[in-house]
Amino acid sequence: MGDFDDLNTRGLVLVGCGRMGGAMLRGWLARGLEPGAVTVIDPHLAPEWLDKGLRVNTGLPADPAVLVLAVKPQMMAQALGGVPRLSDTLVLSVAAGTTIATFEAVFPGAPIVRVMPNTPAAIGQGISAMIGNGLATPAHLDLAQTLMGAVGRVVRLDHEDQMDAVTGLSGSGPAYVFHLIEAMAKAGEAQGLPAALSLELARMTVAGAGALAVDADEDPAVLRENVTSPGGTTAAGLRVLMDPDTGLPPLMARTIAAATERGRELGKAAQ
Ligand SMILES: NC(=O)C1=CN([C@@H]2O[C@H](COP(=O)(O)OP(=O)(O)OC[C@H]3O[C@@H](n4cnc5c(N)ncnc54)[C@H](O)[C@@H]3O)[C@@H](O)[C@H]2O)C=CC1
Ligand SMILES: O=C(O)[C@@H]1CCC=N1
Repeated sequence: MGDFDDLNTRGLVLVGCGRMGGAMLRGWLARGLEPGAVTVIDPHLAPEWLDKGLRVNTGLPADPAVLVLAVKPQMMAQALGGVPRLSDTLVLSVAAGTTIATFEAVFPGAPIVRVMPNTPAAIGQGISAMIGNGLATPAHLDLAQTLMGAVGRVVRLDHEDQMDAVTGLSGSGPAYVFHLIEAMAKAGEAQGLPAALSLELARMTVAGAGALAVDADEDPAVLRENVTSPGGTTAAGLRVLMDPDTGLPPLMARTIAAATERGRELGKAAQ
């Protein structure tokens, strides 16, 4: 039995196939979800999805295994209005902010799992945090784990109120890392490197360091020390980057606090 057998039999419905829905769908299809088992509901579906054998903007299967909600929190109420009531379907939302209670009001009696993934899911390198409601059985959580595990690692949360901080850290985090690449490349240019070379050096440095941070037994702090020769170049750079007042730690703290707070606001607006 393959991981996706139940999904391939009963079907998966994806409401919202934009950047995040598309990233997950790309990962699922690459890992064995059959296109014919997927119903995509999205009024503005990108043309790249039209020739993949998916069921697009058509009637829902009678009893899909899972309904994945990947529309913007602000569009959620409107999107849910078009979904018929389902009997034995797991509702899985990836929306920032929107709480389990909001979905329970729309789908009374349904098992609901709230997940925060990130876009490296498209290449199987995502990380998702998830938590279910009281009606989500171990089997439902396993199904959610199968889906999200197919596109990266999965961690389970103890409390739903951890979800906004998760969103601010790992949900939004890829954007911070892409900006780090942009900033490093610009800084290299400022030191006289050609733009293309500088971008390549920045991109591969972040990719290689990220892979090493995952692969190595040591803490990131030890890996950092391994790069740092006493009196050398890295120490000079880190004196600037690690400054407790003007360096990365206070900047990253403010960044993740702002993103976390926005998640809380989105949750309140949806209630
Ligand atoms: N982009 C990211 O990195 C992440 C996004 N998320 C969450 O994923 C959700 C989607 O975000 P993105 O993919 O970035 O947005 P997006 O704007 O790229 O995609 C949303 C999709 O929903 C579609 N849509 C709009 N109204 C609809 C309706 N009534 N019915 C069906 N589809 C409808 C749009 O046409 C669009 O394709 C959000 O709730 C966001 O919080 C979660 C983790 C990471
Ligand atoms: O920016 C957002 O609201 C979504 C949630 C996490 C990443 N993107």
